[in-house]
Amino acid sequence: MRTHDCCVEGRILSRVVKTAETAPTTYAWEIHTSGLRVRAGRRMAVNGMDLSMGIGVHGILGPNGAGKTTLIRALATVLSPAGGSLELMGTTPSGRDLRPIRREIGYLPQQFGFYPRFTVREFVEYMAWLKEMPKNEIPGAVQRAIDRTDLASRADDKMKTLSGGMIRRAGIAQAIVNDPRILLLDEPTAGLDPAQRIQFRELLRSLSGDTCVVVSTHLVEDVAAACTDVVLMADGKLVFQGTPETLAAAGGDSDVGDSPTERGYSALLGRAR
Ligand SMILES: Nc1ncnc2c1ncn2[C@@H]1O[C@H](COP(=O)(O)OP(=O)(O)OP(=O)(O)O)[C@@H](O)[C@H]1O
Repeated sequence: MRTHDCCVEGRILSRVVKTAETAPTTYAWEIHTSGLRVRAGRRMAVNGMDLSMGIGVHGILGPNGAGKTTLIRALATVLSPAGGSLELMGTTPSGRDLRPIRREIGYLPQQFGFYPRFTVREFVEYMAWLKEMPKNEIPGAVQRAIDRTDLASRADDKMKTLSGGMIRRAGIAQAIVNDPRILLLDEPTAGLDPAQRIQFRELLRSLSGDTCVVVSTHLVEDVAAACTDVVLMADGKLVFQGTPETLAAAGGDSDVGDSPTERGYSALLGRAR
């Protein structure tokens, strides 16, 4: 175990590097799916996805109902696949004991529960404890997660006194507290003000060197600003995977959108329909 510093726009961010992180990996991709099918209710909301995602920030885009949340829930091992294959860090998550895989995952669901009387620190500590982090590492890890999400001044306030955007940030803090190898964020910027969204993009960039981050969003501009890879979905299927630059280059003047990335998004979706 050692401490690793990285510098983001002049700020030094420290985090504990686990021994497992410096060991050579035996798998090619943090996330690999082949023909993945996942049900949401009666619907096959993910219907044959082939995906490979490694270290970096992967932005999942797609219209309402495309299957983004369902895909992320399957990656978080909350939903079991109905077909195809799913490998996380080279392992197929199956059987009764999913804890070893879940310890390496951070997950911010679209809606998450918390005890309103817990302080921010207690909430993040509780989540660290649920993730079975070693007891002596928890206080430091909680403080780092709170600092990285800019909640230090509210750390000892009760969750019920926070604004919606601050609750979202507390949700991001609990997702990163265990320095996950795979970080899954479903609509993390919903409710954040513009300054907080910019800070969130900085956080994504600081994670992009050693974490496989999957972010579902409706904000095409977040993807252009902070993602190294874009996954575009429609009707449960993969429409496009590539860099934000390739996405932007797919659009033309006649496509709908206020920016090259938005026009690329509309063009690729239009072609898929
Ligand atoms: N519990 C459920 N029961 C039935 N259908 C569901 C359920 N959850 C999702 N669906 C359906 O599955 C499809 C995919 O939903 P999902 O929430 O994964 O899409 P999404 O891309 O995240 O959408 P949004 O952008 O609106 O959040 C939709 O047609 C949705 O109506």
